[in-house]
Amino acid sequence: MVVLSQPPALEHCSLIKTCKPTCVFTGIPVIDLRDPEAKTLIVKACEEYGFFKLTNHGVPMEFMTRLEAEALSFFNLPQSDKDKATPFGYGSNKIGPNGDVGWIEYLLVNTNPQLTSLKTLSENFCSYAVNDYILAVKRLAFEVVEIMADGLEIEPRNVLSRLLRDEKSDSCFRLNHYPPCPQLQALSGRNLIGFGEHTDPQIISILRSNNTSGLQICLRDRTWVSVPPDQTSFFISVGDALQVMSNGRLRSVRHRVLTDSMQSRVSMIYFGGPPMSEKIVALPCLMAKGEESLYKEFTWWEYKTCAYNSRLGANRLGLFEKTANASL
Ligand SMILES: C=C1C[C@]23C[C@@]1(O)CC[C@H]2[C@@]12CC[C@H](O)[C@@](C)(C(=O)O1)[C@H]2[C@@H]3C(=O)O
Ligand SMILES: O=C(O)CCC(=O)C(=O)O
Ligand SMILES: [Fe+2]
Repeated sequence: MVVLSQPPALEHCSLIKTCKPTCVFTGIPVIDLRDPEAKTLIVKACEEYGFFKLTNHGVPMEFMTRLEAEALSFFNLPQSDKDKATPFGYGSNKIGPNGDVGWIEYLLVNTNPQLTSLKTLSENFCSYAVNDYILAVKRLAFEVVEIMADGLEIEPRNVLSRLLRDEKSDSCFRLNHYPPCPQLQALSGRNLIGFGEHTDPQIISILRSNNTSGLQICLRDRTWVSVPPDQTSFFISVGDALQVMSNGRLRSVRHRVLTDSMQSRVSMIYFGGPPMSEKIVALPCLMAKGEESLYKEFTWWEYKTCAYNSRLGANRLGLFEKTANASL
């Protein structure tokens, strides 16, 4: 069992009471990337849930297991060694700059090769496994958004993928480790927040985790459901930027992670974002005649700045709605 060398005091983390055990949801769309119907199924899943599971994705399992093993050997280092990696993206218990906390430690880096963070991380902590993995998952993200463009019948089909492929794309990569919390067993009916509820700000997020549960998504009727883990597949989430570019047709999914009392969870997520200067607006080819854009115009830099000035669970997009509906 993996335990944080300096576990955060439980009272500093958010305990939530769930009235009834959250149901394990069997309705999450499962899409085989090689299915000829994939383009239609992906659009349907992103409209209904903003979330789906992707199988037959072509990323070798060994890329995932190698990175998972390297991540665990890093997270198992003494706390004093991990703290030395703070300038390279290591963090624990605190999520973002505005007071959010969670039962988590992580490595968070920008994937832009022109920036040094990923290079430093791979040279010092995760060797080549992180580079192989990120390269493969980026290619997968490009393919998924191209198939999505086909399903939306928008042209050219690289209208979304060009933003992720751009050398200035502001994409990032995160390795999360949620240690188990055995004290939870004594607090029946209470759950510990590993990563509080939020939507991802970018265009698309590609998540892979080990076989430990914890991820939950919020359905349209606002009920929270648990996502059954599957270490061989990817879970894809629509981000806020894609919600805006599709003028609300595809919806960014609210999600969170609850801590397991006995098993540690390791997740690895690629967040595909546009270049900083990119204007995030509804794609004209997706707008019906006379349809009004739901959001004010903004650049990714403006949205990201707003995200980093907000609490994790804030309704950030609300600030940019034409009929403002903000709650920060
Ligand atoms: C509380 C925060 C953490 C976050 C930046 C923010 O101010 C609001 C958005 C958060 C989020 C959620 C998705 C990703 O994990 C993340 C890296 C991102 O781009 O936006 C995190 C940010 C973070 O952990 O720095
Ligand atoms: O760790 C997970 O499974 C999800 C984490 C998450 O939502 C995030 O890092 O944005
Ligand atoms: Fe997230």
